[in-house]
Amino acid sequence: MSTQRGLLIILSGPSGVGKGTVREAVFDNENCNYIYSVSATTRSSRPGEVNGEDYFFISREEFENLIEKDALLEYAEYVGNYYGTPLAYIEENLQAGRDVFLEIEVQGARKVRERMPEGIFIFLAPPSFKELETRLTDRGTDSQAVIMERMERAREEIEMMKDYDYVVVNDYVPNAVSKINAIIECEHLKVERIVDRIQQDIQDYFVEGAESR
Ligand SMILES: Nc1ncnc2c1ncn2[C@@H]1O[C@H](COP(=O)(O)OP(=O)(O)OP(=O)(O)O)[C@@H](O)[C@H]1O
Ligand SMILES: Nc1nc2c(ncn2[C@@H]2O[C@H](COP(=O)(O)O)[C@@H](O)[C@H]2O)c(=O)[nH]1
Repeated sequence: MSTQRGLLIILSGPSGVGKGTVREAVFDNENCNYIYSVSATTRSSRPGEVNGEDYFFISREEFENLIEKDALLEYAEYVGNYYGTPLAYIEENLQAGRDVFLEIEVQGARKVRERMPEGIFIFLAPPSFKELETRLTDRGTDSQAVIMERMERAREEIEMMKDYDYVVVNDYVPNAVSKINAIIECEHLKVERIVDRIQQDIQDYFVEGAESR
């Protein structure tokens, strides 16, 4: 019997909502069964980041080569750097029946929707815009002007929420993680994912089983 294709899970949402924090918490759980898709980027590594684990840190020229070869499922330019999702790794794992998890910004998620509409699209939303601003400020990585730019962008990105399958409000990280795991568990229980296996079992019972009875 052929292996059931894995699920492609896309976690996205505005800058500062907590995508990276929530994704790390999902993968910190020892029972986590998903494969993380490591992105390629042209940005420099930050202290503590490991090449091949956090990102594949590559040059602009190498990245443009990947674009030319159509080796990326999607890519986006974000704050002056390229970020993209290597396609071959995803395909290989989905075909082997493994669930693959992407954490990407909103433009990239829109491109994945066009190319792989069967993905499960989860929009991570802030509890409030005031709280989003607080998170961006407290993170301490951006100037006030950049924060205001990100807030404006978040306003537009919230409009795209309607193109997603689920919205998870990131009020508290453990809550967001449980909701994401629950969504994926439910997706696995959908009739279309189970019906083929049951029909195969019936076929085995009546056709192959009859020969030995
Ligand atoms: N549920 C939460 N409650 C309070 N603070 C949070 C929560 N989730 C994340 N944060 C904090 O918000 C800040 C932004 O989180 P994070 O960097 O994970 O966001 P992001 O969506 O990945 O941002 P970007 O897209 O800019 O990389 C961090 O300082 C993080 O610790
Ligand atoms: N479209 C894509 N966006 C990606 C990808 N990998 C990460 N990201 C998003 O980029 C920003 C910035 O990340 P940072 O590590 O520099 O803070 C963040 O929103 C990530 O979710 C990707 O492959 N494609």
